[in-house]
Amino acid sequence: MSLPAIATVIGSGTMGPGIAATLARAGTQVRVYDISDEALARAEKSTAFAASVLDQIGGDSAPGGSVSFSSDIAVALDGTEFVIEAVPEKLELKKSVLAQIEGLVGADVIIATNTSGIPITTMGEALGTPGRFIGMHWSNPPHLIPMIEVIPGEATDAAVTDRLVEIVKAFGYHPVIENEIAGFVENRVLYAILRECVALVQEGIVTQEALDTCVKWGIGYKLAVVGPMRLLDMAGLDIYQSVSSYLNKELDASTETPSVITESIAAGRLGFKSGGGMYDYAEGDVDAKRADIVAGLVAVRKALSATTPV
Ligand SMILES: NC(=O)C1=CN([C@@H]2O[C@H](COP(=O)(O)OP(=O)(O)OC[C@H]3O[C@@H](n4cnc5c(N)ncnc54)[C@H](O)[C@@H]3O)[C@@H](O)[C@H]2O)C=CC1
Ligand SMILES: Cc1ncc(C=O)c(C(=O)O)c1O
Repeated sequence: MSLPAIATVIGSGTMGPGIAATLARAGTQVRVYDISDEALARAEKSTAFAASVLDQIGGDSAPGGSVSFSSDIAVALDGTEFVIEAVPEKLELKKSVLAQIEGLVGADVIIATNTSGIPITTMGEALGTPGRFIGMHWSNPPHLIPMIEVIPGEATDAAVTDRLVEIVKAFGYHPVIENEIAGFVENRVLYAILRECVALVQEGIVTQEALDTCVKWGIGYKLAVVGPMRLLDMAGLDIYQSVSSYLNKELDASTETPSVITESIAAGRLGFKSGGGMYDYAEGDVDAKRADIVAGLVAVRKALSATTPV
């Protein structure tokens, strides 16, 4: 199982640095490109931080890996074997970036996208050679969550899917191959959970602190160890039938983004990145919370590696 010798990450915001650090630890020379010099400067720091977190997890660090940063896309793509696009989740932007990439790389270079759920076939329309294009959906934080959704579009060559699965396994992550569907699998499940959670808080059924306690120590902890399909076996399918027969029709089914979210965004409250969102954060609180989350994820990942994969 071999990794590409050289790979390029396009877009160095929340996701790019952790992706770069993960591939570099496995021995790949990673080039990171962004249109923003500020983003590149921040990414240098967050890539170094992600590398230090990977040291805490332990495991092998392959020789030869490195990360370099460039504001010149031609430099970042020169000689690359594998490209991961991680620019903002806007279809037209992604299409124009993909076309730009295609014009600068060799015909055999795989182009993957980290889109959270835009159909791959739709994005692939931007390319003259969509057979090389595939979804590679990392979960945040990408250097800590060892699962990647692999989503071929209608035009993706089977050999490209096989190669991506090989690459994902080569850096020690679990590849999950899926048929194409909007939102893919992980975000369909996550957004079903988030829709219900936000509705319960917005309707005043529960405070957000109580909701977070309930999910973290209840289903969150349990689902980290037992997947939903096996949880059904653990609970009993008859119980699921009884409860779902009265509960499913009560669950939130709204199709719009809830007002508590749109109003926060309008007020400039985006979460950690703006210093406030669902919660308020005083000076230093965001860094402390991030450190707490990283420590928890490192500990849980170590514990889970001693259990069966499914
Ligand atoms: N944030 C998350 O939790 C996750 C995000 N994703 C997906 O990954 C992708 C990136 O997401 P984030 O890293 O959160 O976005 P972000 O907004 O934090 O970072 C995007 C970066 O792309 C750069 N950029 C914008 N236009 C560009 C261009 N033309 N060429 C090169 N760089 C450009 C921006 O300067 C920025 O640094 C999106 O498709 C998102 O849906 C996937 C999994 C998790
Ligand atoms: C809220 C939210 N939306 C999308 C994604 C990934 O595409 C994530 C994540 O990976 O954690 C997320 O939390």
